Amino acid sequence: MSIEFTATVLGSARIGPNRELKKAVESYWAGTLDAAALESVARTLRENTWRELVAAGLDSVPVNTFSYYDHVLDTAVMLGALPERVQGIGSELDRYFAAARGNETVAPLEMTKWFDTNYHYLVPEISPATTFSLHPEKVLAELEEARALDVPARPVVVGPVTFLLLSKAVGGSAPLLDRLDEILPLYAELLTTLADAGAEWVQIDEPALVADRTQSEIDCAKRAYDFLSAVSTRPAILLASYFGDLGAALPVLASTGIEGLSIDLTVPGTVEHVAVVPALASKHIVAGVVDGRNIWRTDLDRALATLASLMGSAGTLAVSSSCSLLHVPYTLDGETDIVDPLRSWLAFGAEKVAEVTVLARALRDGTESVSSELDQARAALESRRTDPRLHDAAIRARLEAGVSVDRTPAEERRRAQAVRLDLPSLPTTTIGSYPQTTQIRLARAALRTGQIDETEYVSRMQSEIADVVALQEKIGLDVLVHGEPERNDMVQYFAEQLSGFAATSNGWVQSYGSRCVRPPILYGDVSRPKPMTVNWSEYAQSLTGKPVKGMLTGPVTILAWSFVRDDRPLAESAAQIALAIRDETIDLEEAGIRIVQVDEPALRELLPLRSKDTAAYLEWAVRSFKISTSGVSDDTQIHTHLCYSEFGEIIDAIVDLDADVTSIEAARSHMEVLDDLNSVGFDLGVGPGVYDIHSPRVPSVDEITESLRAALKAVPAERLWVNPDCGLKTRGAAEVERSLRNMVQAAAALR
Ligand SMILES: CN1c2c(nc(N)[nH]c2=O)NC[C@@H]1CNc1ccc(C(=O)N[C@@H](CCC(=O)N[C@@H](CCC(=O)N[C@@H](CCC(=O)O)C(=O)O)C(=O)O)C(=O)O)cc1
Ligand SMILES: N[C@@H](CCS)C(=O)O
Ligand SMILES: [Zn+2]
Repeated sequence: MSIEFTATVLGSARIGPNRELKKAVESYWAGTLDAAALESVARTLRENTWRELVAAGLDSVPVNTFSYYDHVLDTAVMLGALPERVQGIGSELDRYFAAARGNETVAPLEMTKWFDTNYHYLVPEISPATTFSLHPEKVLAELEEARALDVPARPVVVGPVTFLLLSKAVGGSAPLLDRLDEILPLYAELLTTLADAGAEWVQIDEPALVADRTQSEIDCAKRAYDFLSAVSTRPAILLASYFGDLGAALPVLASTGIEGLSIDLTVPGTVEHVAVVPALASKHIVAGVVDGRNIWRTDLDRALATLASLMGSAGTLAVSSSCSLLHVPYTLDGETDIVDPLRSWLAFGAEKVAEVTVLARALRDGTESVSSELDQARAALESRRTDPRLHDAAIRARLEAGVSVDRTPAEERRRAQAVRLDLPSLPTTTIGSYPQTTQIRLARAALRTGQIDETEYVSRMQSEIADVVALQEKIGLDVLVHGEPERNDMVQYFAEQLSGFAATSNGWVQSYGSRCVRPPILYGDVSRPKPMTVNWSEYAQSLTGKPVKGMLTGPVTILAWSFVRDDRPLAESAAQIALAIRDETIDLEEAGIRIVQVDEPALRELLPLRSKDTAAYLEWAVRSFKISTSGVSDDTQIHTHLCYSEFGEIIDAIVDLDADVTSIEAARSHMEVLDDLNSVGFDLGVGPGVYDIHSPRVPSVDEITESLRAALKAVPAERLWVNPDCGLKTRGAAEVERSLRNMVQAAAALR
């Protein structure tokens, strides 16, 4: 019989409290750190993480949650499912990184959103030729490492159903769940191996089961867990669900022989569902009452009430975070700029672990044993509820009075803009950012530490802008950008200037691979004290006769990449942010900017996991974009930019945005998006990305010409724009110049 644990989290951050892993991995890629030194950094990070979790009082600690790049890629490695094209690469580590990032000769795996979070995983490719085989070395090594330190380790793996549902079938593969029977024996073998290595529990993550699933997919999940629970020598199985409600899959999973199930209790409705599944009475329920993906301090009284209501329905109960702590920063320690009362409202990773242990103690020893923690939580909650910054009467009045989102019909706008802009056919442009060089980042760091003053910083950024404008003129682009050097991040930059948001100084969260973001905290009503981008755009425009695009981030994306309020609907915050962006577009127009781009790369990302919630989301998302963009005159051209997603499900919403020009990621999906747009009658300007900016490879003129020819089959030349897939901030200066020259040459030849 397994020993039930009482306090855990479903996973932890791995990039390092000071981004140690990011720095080590990037040094390894640059050739300045060897593999042994990289492994030593990794081992220290793992050990520190485990020791902290044990010291905080967890009695079951997730392991194998470390990753050099991505845990889905790790699962592909574990199942012997790396694509053929990387197999020839000698070292295991380099093979792994080649699959993740590509190199001069090998294309990387595609990257996409991990459910509705801002984490991105690599999409495994499964072809008819893929022969799965088990490679448990990583999970075994981490288990052994942890056990050697006396850590009560619980290995975590991505489950077979989620793995196949998240993978991509290539080369004419049948639906991937048809391959379930090929990988189930490998998972069975893994379970036995882990049990032999001393694991009492294994956590198998199946978040894909909280989204809409067909009956046959749910049947597959049943088959998988009937099969795995029948393995004779194995650890107890904790099936982990998170990010949503299991719905119809809940009773099905409960009917299998698994011992434990984690439930995301931050999702409305899940508590009630647990109560009506009798089979859960024999299971260990891991109650995700501490929100693992937002940063608000937990309402401990409410969490205790939730736990109490589960008592009758669960066999045994453990307290947990709702999901892995991968999605929140490490700790509030060191966030000296975040002061009370805001600070008292927050809990980052370490503080959440402490909340889990307080709740577990309350269950074990009674609430009196944690009375002072409960009092502190109550006081913080009350101070948050009554803070005046949460309610700005002026903003609310403005929205209640109604904002017109009507624009003149697109054809009339097009005519007005053609006169004002006088662009050639197939106009060339870029998406906004140019390389964020070390020089730029160091200037910002120097401003932060007071080594340089604001005047010096502005002059350095202006010099970067001047260089970028000169470069674009030299290359011959038609619509220029200022290059966004002043932006630490396309969301944080705006949040730092809007009232109602707080920024962190070290609240790093992994976005993909070694890339991190510091999501701002939206805690109050939003307003714009003063223009945010006008000076930079105006300066760039003063250097050239060509049009310079103003560059803004849209309200949905600002919300998607922030920690959002949990006391008000997202739709309301979106409308407030939209008003601020609207005012900015009007100020840009007044400053002589003729084109304004409002980026919404996260439009698809916030799409709810359940289709019943889709229409309501798209309605407020589109409306907030239109609030942002409908304040300008007909001859000011509105662009938007969408990336990082499959757009099929939101294609109608893209039409509804009514942006004069939409630049959209297409290089990796081979222009299919244009056919999708045509199928819903989209007839505005469109710039399907003609090359993939995620890889350092420089596309040849021929390749780009081919992309453009493919685009011209779907879109008439009058509507077609020529641009890369996304911003260039992560690329090197030399490759950017060569790529853009080739792009401009391809467009010129086609004209
Ligand atoms: C477009 N994407 C974005 C998402 N989310 C966002 N919030 N922002 C995005 O742009 N989600 C989807 C995608 C994900 N893609 C990316 C792409 C690139 C990055 C990235 O490059 N992140 C940077 C950090 C950016 C930043 O905040 N920079 C700051 C601080 C820089 C820094 O580390 N400074 C050093 C000193 C200087 C030095 O040594 O270089 C320091 O403070 O120690 C800034 O520019 O001021 C990254 O490095 O990971 C993220 C998501
Ligand atoms: N304007 C932004 C969009 C990224 S999605 C950029 O160019 O980086
Ligand atoms: Zn983009």
